[in-house]
Amino acid sequence: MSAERSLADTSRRQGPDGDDPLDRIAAALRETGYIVLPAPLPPALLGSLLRHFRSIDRARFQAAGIGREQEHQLNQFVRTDEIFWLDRSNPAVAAYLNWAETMRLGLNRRLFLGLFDYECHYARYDRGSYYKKHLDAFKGNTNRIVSTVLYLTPNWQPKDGGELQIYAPDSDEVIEKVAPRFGQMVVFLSEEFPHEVLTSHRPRYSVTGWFRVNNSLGETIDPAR
Ligand SMILES: O=C(O)CCC(=O)C(=O)O
Ligand SMILES: [Fe+2]
Repeated sequence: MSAERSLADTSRRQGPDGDDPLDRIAAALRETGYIVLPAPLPPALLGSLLRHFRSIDRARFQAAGIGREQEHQLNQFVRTDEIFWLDRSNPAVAAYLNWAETMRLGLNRRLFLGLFDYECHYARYDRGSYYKKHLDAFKGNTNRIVSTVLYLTPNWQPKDGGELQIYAPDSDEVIEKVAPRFGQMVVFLSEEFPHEVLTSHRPRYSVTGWFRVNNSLGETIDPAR
């Protein structure tokens, strides 16, 4: 079964009161603003993504930036991971993007978020890497609405560290510590939850992505010249 069908098929299999993953994700975003999904994707797709990740030459990863929408400002104090932006040229990534598209449509249908697209990158945290407490988006100044992180670190153990700590909105209170366990995913509202990647004691692999809205209406030429 293809990846994007797994979300759709699961929902079709279950009755109206059944456990449709998209219903669950939407309800969690509405009620608490985030959800941890232990294994939302087919194992075969996870394996293909990990193989692709590992096949990419280290030199092609770039030091990650910070600032508005993660623009170009490098600051080693804030984050030390390296990233690789993804597109459809790899079949595993294309399957993952199809799965994300099903999620985008499902969330729009349920929450009327007007999500317009999804952008994502691989991230590698080498031993000793971290990402200090931050928000992915600032209210009124962002396209990023929903953040996703899919973990691809095989055989993660608690001693490996690198957990994602999620804080309550506008707070220092830690409300969730997410293990970067292979196949686990976290989904949260980008503007609401400060979060932090604790120091990883071994190489840590992930796919980070954002569902975005299109704010460019004001500049659109309509009708076109
Ligand atoms: O990898 C994670 O757990 C979170 C990464 C993150 O916060 C980011 O890339 O903005
Ligand atoms: Fe983040």
